[in-house]
Amino acid sequence: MSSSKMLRLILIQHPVSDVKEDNISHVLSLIRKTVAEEKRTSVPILVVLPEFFNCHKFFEKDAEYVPDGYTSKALSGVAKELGIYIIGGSYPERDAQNPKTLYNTCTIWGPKGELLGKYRKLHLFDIEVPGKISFKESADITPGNNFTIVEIGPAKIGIGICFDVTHDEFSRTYRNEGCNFLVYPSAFPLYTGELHWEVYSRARATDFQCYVAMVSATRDFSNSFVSWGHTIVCDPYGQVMKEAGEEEEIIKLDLDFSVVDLWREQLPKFRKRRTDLYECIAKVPTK
Ligand SMILES: O=C([O-])CC(=O)C(=O)O
Repeated sequence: MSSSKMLRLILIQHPVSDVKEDNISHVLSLIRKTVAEEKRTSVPILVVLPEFFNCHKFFEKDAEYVPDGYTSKALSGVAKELGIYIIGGSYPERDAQNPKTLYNTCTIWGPKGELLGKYRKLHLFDIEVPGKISFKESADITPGNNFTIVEIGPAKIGIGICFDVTHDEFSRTYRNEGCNFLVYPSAFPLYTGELHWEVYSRARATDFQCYVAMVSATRDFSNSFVSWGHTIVCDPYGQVMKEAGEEEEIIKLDLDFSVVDLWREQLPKFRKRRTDLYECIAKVPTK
C-alpha cells in the first residue's frame, strides 16, 4: 500500500440549529478536535460536511457571497490553521452580480486556505407526494451550470449535491473525466432517505467503480426539515464501508486509490462500453 495512493477521509455528521453562527462554531470545534487526534503524515486529510451545514433550508436570510462571506472565511481559516482540505458541504450563495439570485453551493478549500473550487447544485429537488412530502427547492434556488472536479493527493473528486446523486448521466460525466471519488454533501428527507439513500450511494460506486461519500446532518425531529442521517461511504465494488446512525457521528476512513485502479483493470467495464451502439457523452467540467 503506497502512501501516495492514500487519502484520510473525515465525514462530519452534526446537528443544524436555527443559528448560523452556532452551527459554524460547533462544526469548527468538531473539525479541530477530530484533526487533533490524527497522526500527521504526508497523507492528505480531507474533511467533508453535509448539505446546508450552517442553516436549514431557509435560503434568503442565510445567503452569503462566496468567497467573501462569513462561512467562506470560517472554512478557509480552519483549513489553513490545520493544513487540511475541506469540502464545505453546502450553503446558500448570493450571486455577486445579481444579489437576488441564490445558489445551493459547495466550496472546496485547500491547506493554505485557498478556494480550490466552487460547485453550484445542478439538479434542484422538487417533490410533491400528497400527504407525505412537499418540497420545491427550485422556488428559491437557481441551478448552476458547471461540473466541478478537484484533485486532492491521489483522489480525483467529482462534486455533486444531494439530488445530483440520482442522475446517472451526471456521475457518468465525472467517470468519463477519470474521477475515482464522487462526493455528495446531502440532506435527504426521511421519505426519500428510506427509499433511496443507500441504493444510490451503492449504485454510483458500482456503476463507476469509484469511492462514493454522501454526508448528511443528524436526524432531528425538532427541526422543520428533518434530515435522514446515515452518512455513508461505499468502496469501488459497491459495498458499504461505513454508515453512521442518526445522531452526531464522525466517520474516519483511509481510502486506498490503488483499489480503484486494480478493480478497473480486473473488471474493465469502462473499456467494454459499446460506444458504436449508444451515445457516450464526455463534457469537460469547468470550475
Ligand atoms: O431526497 C432527494 O432525492 C434529494 C434531496 O433531498 C435534495 O436534493 O435536497
